[in-house]
This record gives sequence, C-alpha cells and structure tokens, in this order.
Amino acid sequence: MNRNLLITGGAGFIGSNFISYLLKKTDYFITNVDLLTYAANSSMIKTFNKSQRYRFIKCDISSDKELNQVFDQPYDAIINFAAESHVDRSIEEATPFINTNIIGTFNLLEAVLNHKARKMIQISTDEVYGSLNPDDPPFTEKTSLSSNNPYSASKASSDLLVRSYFQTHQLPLTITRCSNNFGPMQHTEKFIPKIIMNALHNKEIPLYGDGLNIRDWIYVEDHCRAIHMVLEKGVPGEIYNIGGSVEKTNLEVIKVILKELNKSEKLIKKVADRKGHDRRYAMDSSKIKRELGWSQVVSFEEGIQKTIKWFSEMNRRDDD
Ligand SMILES: NC(=O)c1ccc[n+]([C@@H]2O[C@H](COP(=O)([O-])OP(=O)(O)OC[C@H]3O[C@@H](n4cnc5c(N)ncnc54)[C@H](O)[C@@H]3O)[C@@H](O)[C@H]2O)c1
Ligand SMILES: Cc1cn([C@H]2C[C@H](O)[C@@H](COP(=O)(O)OP(=O)(O)O[C@H]3O[C@H](C)C(=O)[C@H](O)[C@H]3O)O2)c(=O)[nH]c1=O
Repeated sequence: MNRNLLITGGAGFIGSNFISYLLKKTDYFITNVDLLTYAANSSMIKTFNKSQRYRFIKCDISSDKELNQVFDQPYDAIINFAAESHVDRSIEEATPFINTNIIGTFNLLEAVLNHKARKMIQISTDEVYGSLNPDDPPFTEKTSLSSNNPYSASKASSDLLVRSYFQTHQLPLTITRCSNNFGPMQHTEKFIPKIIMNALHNKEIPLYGDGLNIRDWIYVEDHCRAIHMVLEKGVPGEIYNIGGSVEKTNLEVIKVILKELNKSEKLIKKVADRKGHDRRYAMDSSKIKRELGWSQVVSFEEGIQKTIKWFSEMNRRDDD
C-alpha cells in the first residue's frame, strides 16, 4: 500500500536529499511543507514537482493557522526536518530558532495528538549533547543534554517536547540525532560547501580559532537511509544516534579538500573563533546498527569526491 508522508523542511539540505531518496527507492506519496527561507533550494522543488507522488505547500510550521491547511488529508507519518540550522546565525539572532525549532515542533506534536498524523520522527542533532574532551567516549543516547549555543538549545528544547508528548500521551514519536552531514544541496554558509566554493574561486577559507575543533562527518545519503529505517522499524519513544565515525579536525577537512582540488594551503585564513565553539563531537551509533541493521556505506573520501563533483558542476552551470 502506498504511504502518505508529510515532510517538513524538504527544500533544505537533508530534507531534499531525503525526498530524492524516497522518490527513487519507495512508492510513498510525499507532501513537502517548507517556508522557503534563505536556506531553501528552490531548484530541487522544480525537479520534485515532476513526480506524480509529490506535492509542495509553502507554509510556516510555527504558525498553527498556516499549518492547518496542510492537514487536508491524514498522514501516515510526519518527518520534521524544518529548522533554522546554522549555529553562527543563532549566535547573531536567536528569535527564528525559537519560533521554528521549538514552536514549530510543538505545532506538529499537537497535530499528532489531534490524530492528523499517525506518527512523527523528529530530526535532531548531536549538538544537543554539548562538547566532548579529547579522551571522552562518543555520545550515546543516554548522554545528558548540554547545549552550548542557541541553535543547540532550541533543538534540545524540541527534543524534550517530543519526549514529553511520548511520556504523557503515549504517541508514536521517535527522535534521530545525527552528526555533521555533508553532500549535495548543502547551503554554502556551512563549512564543507564553503571550503569547496571558496577554493574553486581561489578565495580565502576562514578557519575559526586554532582549527583543531573536531566534527564527526557523515555523507547525507547514509543519514537518509538511517531515517528511512527508523520510519520503517523504529520503536516509539526511542532515540537513535547516527554518526559517520569519522572524526576530523577542521584543519584536516580543509587540507583534504584542497588536495582533491589541487589548490594551495595558502588559501587557509585563521579568523576569530566562534563564541561558545564546541570542541569535539563524536557519535556512538551502535544502537541503530544493532537494533535496526543500519551502517554507513560511503567513506569520507568517497563522499568528499561526490560532493566536490556536485558543487563543481553547479559552479560551472552558474558560470554559463
Ligand atoms: N546539517 C547537519 O549537519 C545536521 C545534522 C544533524 C541534524 N540536523 C537537523 O536536520 C534538519 C535539517 O537540517 P538541514 O541542514 O537540512 O537544514 P537547512 O537549513 O538546509 O534546511 C532547513 C529547511 O527548513 C525550512 N524552514 C525553516 N524555517 C521553517 C518554517 N518556519 N516552516 C517551514 N519550513 C521552514 C527552510 O526553508 C529549509 O528549506 C534540521 O532539523 C537540523 O537541525 C542537521
Ligand atoms: C562556517 C565555518 C565553520 N567553521 C567550523 C565551525 C565548526 O567547528 C565546523 C563546522 O561548522 P558548521 O557551521 O558547518 O557546522 P556545525 O556548527 O558543526 O553544525 C552543523 O552540524 C550539526 C550537527 C548541526 O546540527 C547543524 O545544523 C549543522 O550546521 O567548522 C570554520 O572554521 N569556518 C567556517 O567558515
């Protein structure tokens, strides 16, 4: 039987990769709800519109009135990608983070409570666990929440709302928490696309602080496969950590990309550090591997090559 999914934020980086993945691999019907903020990729919407199994509704999830129009049919599941996602922006101006990430999630939970959707997956992040010291073990689902920036705090707040609706109302809700994604369609404000685009244009690449902060990188398609498994087999009330198990300093990441592009390391420019900059993220994904059979298939090196190829082609198209 075909299934009816409501995907929020499906014009953004991970959401649009997830829709591409589902249109290829499943026969689900998809309603994509997105406010089309600066972060949205409208060219993807045009591509998806060609499918008979897809429709788009422009809507702000933080407005319960706007969101109401989306529930003109029942949904088998909501997958909530919609968010303000950039840490630097949350440090400058946190208001949209509170509205979209917290109020938006609350509105979606109310919709599930009111039987407008049968279940919901909240797409969350490893940032909610805070920062690790060099010798600490990776974050598990039991690690306590310890946000250090407004983006992270807004995501932790929405995770707690999801938990509370599960505990109080016994709704079928699950949370996934993933490490740093990279791949096609990511906004160029984020680190890896910025490195690639600046390098292609021989522009300086800003490296915050000493450049030794560590992130755990995962190719976006591996994340999408994990979410699909949680949609199919996830247990209500559970949290699933998803990570690439690829810990790299920011300096190492820049060097890998410059080498691939045959560009000089002289492009690297150390700049002032991010305020409250988390030192290290690392995810323990053993639960989703053990319980749902997920594992990552794309290595960091292969993912970087695919990502460089995608951004290089986009860059050539823009130049034409
Ligand atoms: N990028 C990562 O590395 C990463 C890692 C783990 C988890 N996440 C989470 O995954 C989700 C998607 O992240 P992303 O990197 O694709 O983000 P993104 O910024 O690329 O996309 C977010 C999308 O949400 C839409 N949106 C914003 N406010 C909205 C609103 N009020 N109503 C409806 N739509 C709205 C935007 O228009 C955009 O299309 C987020 O919830 C983020 O917290 C991201
Ligand atoms: C943009 C930029 C970043 N950086 C550093 C800062 C970080 O240590 C690292 C990655 O930064 P970025 O902003 O791309 O990602 P994070 O702050 O780790 O957050 C990302 O990964 C999590 C999981 C999410 O949940 C976020 O949504 C997602 O944006 O590079 C630089 O040194 N220079 C730059 O110009």
